[in-house]
Amino acid sequence: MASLLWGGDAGAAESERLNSHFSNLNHPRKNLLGIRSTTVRNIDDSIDNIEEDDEDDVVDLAANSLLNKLIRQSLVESSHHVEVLQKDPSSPLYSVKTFEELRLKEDLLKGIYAMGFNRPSKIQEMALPMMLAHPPQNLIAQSQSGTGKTAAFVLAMLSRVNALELFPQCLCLAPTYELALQTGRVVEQMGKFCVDVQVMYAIRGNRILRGTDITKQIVIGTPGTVLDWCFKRKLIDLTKIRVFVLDEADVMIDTQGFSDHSIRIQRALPPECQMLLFSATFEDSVWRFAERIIPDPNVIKLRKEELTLNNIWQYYMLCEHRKDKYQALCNIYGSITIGQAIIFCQTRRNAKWLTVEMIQDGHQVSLLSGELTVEQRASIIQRFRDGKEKVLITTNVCARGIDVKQVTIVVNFDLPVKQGEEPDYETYLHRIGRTGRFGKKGLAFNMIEVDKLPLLMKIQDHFNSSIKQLNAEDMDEIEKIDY
Ligand SMILES: Nc1ncnc2c1ncn2[C@@H]1O[C@H](COP(=O)(O)OP(=O)(O)OP(=O)(O)O)[C@@H](O)[C@H]1O
Repeated sequence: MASLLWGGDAGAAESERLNSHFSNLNHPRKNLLGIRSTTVRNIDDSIDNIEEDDEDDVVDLAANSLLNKLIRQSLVESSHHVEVLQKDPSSPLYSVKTFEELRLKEDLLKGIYAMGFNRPSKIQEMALPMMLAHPPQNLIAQSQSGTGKTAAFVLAMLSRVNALELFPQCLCLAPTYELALQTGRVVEQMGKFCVDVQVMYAIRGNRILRGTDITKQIVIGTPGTVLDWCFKRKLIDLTKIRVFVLDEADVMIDTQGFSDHSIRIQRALPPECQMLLFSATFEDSVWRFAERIIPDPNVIKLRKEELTLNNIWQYYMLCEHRKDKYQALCNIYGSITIGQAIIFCQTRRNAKWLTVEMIQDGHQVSLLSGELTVEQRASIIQRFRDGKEKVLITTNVCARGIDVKQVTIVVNFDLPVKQGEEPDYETYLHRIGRTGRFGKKGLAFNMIEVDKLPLLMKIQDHFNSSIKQLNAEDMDEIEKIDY
């Protein structure tokens, strides 16, 4: 495939990329990426100076989604069966076990193998035959992040494109600039041998002169810019689109205005256009949106693997204040051999304070919190995965999604709570459920102020699992933990 072509000023677009959606996360003054070269004094200053650090870190769906993509190392496997709901239940249901069965163009097949894909993923087994069927069928597909959705629709777009026709034929909407670029990279890789197929980005900063003819066959963009290019600037003729993809629908509906933009675009597509929608989650709101935007859909769902607390030994230590909690943490470190640990704090301020304390005591620690850019977060997680740091201190921003197999210990330096001081059960499960995966045992320690004990008891009851008390000062007792 020809190199990715940017219709306008790629440099400007790239620089805007850095200041785009995630700019709210990107405060160079507060950048703690270089934590090991940052002096403790600097971190201290930032703790003293930043008022908003007392607030909880906000989870940003689009940022999390991008982070997941950046740190993902391979396909996420699932033990669940794919559930299929066909628009025409009387037509036979196909699934494929090999890519050859799909009778793809040779150049495309070469691209797939060059990416190291040997066989279709679970969702692809069912989704690909539907997506490549004649006549084209519409599809709503939901499966956890990392299960092969992007690869599936990229394959569908590349197989339907006519390289000899020089106008947009496939249109893919993504919720952010960065996510659009990620999808573009997959098109570039998979289409490496389809030399005449080109991609264009309808994203902020990619300026195109009025009257320019877009000759690229695949357009990937954010709803606002695509809307502008189609209706105001008349750069794309929607009546010629054959495949319309709405990616990350769950993130899309979370962003104000995007559902309406997407619906306006979809309404202008020709009736024979194939419409595909993908989402990692499927709450009612996503489902309602999906049904509005995809007529007569087939539906494919792959249930998410459930996290459990079965393999995890949970403990709590009663502490009076923050310094006490820290002492309890040191006692754990002094008593048991710890591979890698993740420590969760509720606020950025606490996370920074703890980082400083641990660094001062000679621990190799890194800090992951919400003011970092997604790229910085990905780099910290990668270093942690590589074992360069033994301890990752973080806030709720990374309670989900990070899958570090070697983590055996999770510490709740603060309990996860919702507004109104109710326990946040889901976050507790996501934090603790990260250890003890794949049949391994995990350990979880909760540092609890006396007044928070009722919250912990509620968590215990909710999960019907026992959380044992440990005496924070009794090193012998801690040493007896055999895991
Ligand atoms: N059939 C396959 N064989 C091997 N690896 C695959 C296959 N399909 C996809 N992958 C790889 O698995 C990873 C996840 O795939 P992909 O990005 O398509 O998942 P996704 O469901 O779209 O995730 P997200 O919702 O986060 O976008 C990628 O690294 C991709 O290259």
